[in-house]
Amino acid sequence: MDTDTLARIESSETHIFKAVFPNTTNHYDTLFGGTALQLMDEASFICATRFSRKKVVTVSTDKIDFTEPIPQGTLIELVAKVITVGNTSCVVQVDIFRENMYKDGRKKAVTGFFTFVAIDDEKKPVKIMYSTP
Ligand SMILES: CC(=O)SCCNC(=O)CCNC(=O)[C@H](O)C(C)(C)COP(=O)(O)OP(=O)(O)OC[C@H]1O[C@@H](n2cnc3c(N)ncnc32)[C@H](O)[C@@H]1OP(=O)(O)O
Repeated sequence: MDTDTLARIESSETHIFKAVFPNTTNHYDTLFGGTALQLMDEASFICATRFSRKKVVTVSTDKIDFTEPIPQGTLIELVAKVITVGNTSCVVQVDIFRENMYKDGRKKAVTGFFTFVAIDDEKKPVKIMYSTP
């Protein structure tokens, strides 16, 4: 990858923090999977938009691994970063880290991959790389 692309990847890395309150949990008192997916979709969309500064749509979601439960009353951080850049598309990796509110340290709990395509006003694919208007 060229230095311009690497710089855009670095500057578009997106971080979102949330508190896991009862309205987001399931009957096991852990973060509901559907809520996690919605948050990941939003974080990856913001990341792809900041990377390209173009209209983007989700064309595909890849394997999503839920490796640790996220209990109610914890904090989570979503980290979204572009990992692959194509002609009109890019792949964004999103990790969710969980943190105890009252102890230092954190653990990765969920990882997923989302592919976005940049589109024009006619909804046709266009180059994903930002170009000065
Ligand atoms: C943010 C949101 O909420 S978006 C809402 C949900 N998403 C949508 O509604 C999108 C609906 N889909 C579409 O409109 C169309 O499929 C489009 C515009 C995304 C793509 O149109 P197509 O004519 O299929 O595009 P085309 O075949 O030229 O592929 C475009 C790029 O997408 C990639 N692509 C297409 N399908 C897939 C797929 N299933 N998985 C991964 N990449 C894919 C191609 O490899 C290509 O990448 P590249 O240019 O970097 O090599």
